[in-house]
Amino acid sequence: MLRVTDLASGYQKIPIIMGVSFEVGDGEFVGVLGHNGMGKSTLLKTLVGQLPATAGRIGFAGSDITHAPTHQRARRGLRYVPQGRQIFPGLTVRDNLRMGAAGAGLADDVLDEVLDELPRLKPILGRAGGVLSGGEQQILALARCLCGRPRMVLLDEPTEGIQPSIIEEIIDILLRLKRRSGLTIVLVEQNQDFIRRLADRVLIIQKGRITGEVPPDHLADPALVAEFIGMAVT
Ligand SMILES: Nc1ncnc2c1ncn2[C@@H]1O[C@H](COP(=O)(O)OP(=O)(O)OP(=O)(O)O)[C@@H](O)[C@H]1O
Repeated sequence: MLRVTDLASGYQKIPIIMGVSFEVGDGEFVGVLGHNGMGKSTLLKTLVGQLPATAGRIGFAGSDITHAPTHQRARRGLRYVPQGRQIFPGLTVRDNLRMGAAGAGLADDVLDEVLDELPRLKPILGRAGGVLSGGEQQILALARCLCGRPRMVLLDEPTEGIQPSIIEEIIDILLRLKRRSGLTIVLVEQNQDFIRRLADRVLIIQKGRITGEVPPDHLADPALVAEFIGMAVT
């Protein structure tokens, strides 16, 4: 579904992503693990078109989208849940979800489908997005993305600043989505346990390059993590 070849991008003249290549199959859940500042967010921003690719190619569902504008990528089904969520704080939960549907040209009926997947939002539909807890905002951001009926979701560090009980809830939600809807997901994270429990495959990103791939099980073994990934165990 996604084929990234020799992709490069960065900020002004500073190169950050340097020759990244990987593929994601239909229905796969791929994790990208890396420390702070290794280029995880920059990679996702380039995939969704918020940053231009300076070299390489992005193929999505059979089309070359390397230079397609963000809204066109979203219409094709490639959607992004950014780090920090970026929900609309002054809008209610329901209106945030409506924005997700409207952005994809869909009617409000899709809200019921999404709320059945994420029932935790039902009692707080009338609450302003800005007063929700960090975990609730993360779930709302995911729900808003799902209201656009994506084919592939790019998730940027969903556990950042979230309390452990809600992290468990997010794991359950994502496992359910994977099982029931066959959604294709790329998750970038530095939380090894989270990525291990969700991903089918884990790519390692270091200084803007994919430096390897590890089976998720290996992330439970501190010696393997240290040897193959060069990361401290979290
Ligand atoms: N808007 C920007 N302008 C210039 N440099 C930037 C900008 N955003 C990020 N960078 C730099 O690009 C590099 C990669 O940042 P990026 O946010 O992609 O890393 P990350 O792996 O997602 O890290 P984190 O886990 O901290 O979010 C860092 O050195 C960062 O300082």
